[in-house]
Amino acid sequence: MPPTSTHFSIRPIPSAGRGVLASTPLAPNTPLLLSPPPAAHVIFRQYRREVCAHCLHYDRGRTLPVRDAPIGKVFCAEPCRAAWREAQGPLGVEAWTALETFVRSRAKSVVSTLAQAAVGAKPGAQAVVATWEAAAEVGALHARARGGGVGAADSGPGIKADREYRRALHHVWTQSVDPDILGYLLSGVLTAHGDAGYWQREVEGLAMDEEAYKDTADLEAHCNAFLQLVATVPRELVGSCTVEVCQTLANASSHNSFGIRAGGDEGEEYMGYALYPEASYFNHSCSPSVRKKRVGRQWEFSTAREVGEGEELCITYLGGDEKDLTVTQRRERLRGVWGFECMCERCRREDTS
Ligand SMILES: C[S@@+](CC[C@H](N)C(=O)[O-])C[C@H]1O[C@@H](n2cnc3c(N)ncnc32)[C@H](O)[C@@H]1O
Repeated sequence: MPPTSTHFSIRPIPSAGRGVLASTPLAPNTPLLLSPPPAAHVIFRQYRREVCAHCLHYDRGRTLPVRDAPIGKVFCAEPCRAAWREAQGPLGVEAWTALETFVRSRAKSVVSTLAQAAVGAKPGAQAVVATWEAAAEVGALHARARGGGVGAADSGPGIKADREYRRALHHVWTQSVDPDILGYLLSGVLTAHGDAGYWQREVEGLAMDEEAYKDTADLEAHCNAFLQLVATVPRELVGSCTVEVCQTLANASSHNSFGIRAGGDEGEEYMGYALYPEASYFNHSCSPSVRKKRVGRQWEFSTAREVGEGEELCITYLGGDEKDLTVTQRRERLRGVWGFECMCERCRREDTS
């Protein structure tokens, strides 16, 4: 459900889905929105010792002082660790511990692919559906076996008799392990499990990308991660670890995720990304009227200049680079990274083709 405010409303925008329109004239620096913490997020494994798992603080590449080895995370201070554990609850802590144990047990097969460039073409919608359908079949075997009282990691005599299941299990244990995809999916599964109403209202209503994977390996890595999660998470979570939840996470993050960067917003280091449903209604403009700033786990949005009633409130997806680029360069960048043709007022004005 889109956020509500006396300052703006969410309305359809020609050629850009929905967008945020000013309900009244707004002075510069008017606070517009403070987003709640993300519905799902990942800090890339290479930054796991440098970024606080709770407040996302980064100290110029220094290793942070509070390490919580069983869950594989670090914190800038003890209160952050305590707040993280409280927010996750016992089930969340158990799930992260199980995931970290799994990743460590497969250390030789770990590959982090989310920040890598694409190799080959994006798989089309049909390939996406077919690959997830195949994963769903194997996932159902896992879920049935685990729901029946036998964990994937502790297969008992009943399971041993099930050849199909053993083949599926073998598949899971022999694929490579992408801790970043696993972590992103687990964070979303925990959100969906913790508050199904929020998930339905806020996450499922976002703009979705049915062709969300950068290449075929990325699609397969997501399906493998889903299967590895079904086999790894505590039994209580298996029912929420579904193809639907994992696909929603992938499809929503393609259009809506915010980069977690060193300097809060426009820093050089790309350390991860996060899904903030409430903050996902701002369209892009190459002449943005809204400034965004990450403060810890939240995003603050405020007007960057005077905005007239009925004017669209837009942020930049180009992190400030739009100032120095031509209309062709800007459109190319947005097409390449975000997959849309920029229809902002500035691009339409400068487009002479
Ligand atoms: C974060 S969402 C913004 C909200 C979205 N319009 C909606 O209906 O939910 C990003 C998506 O909005 C659309 N969009 C944002 N800015 C745009 C622009 N300047 N021109 C065309 N489409 C845009 C693109 O489809 C993009 O992938």
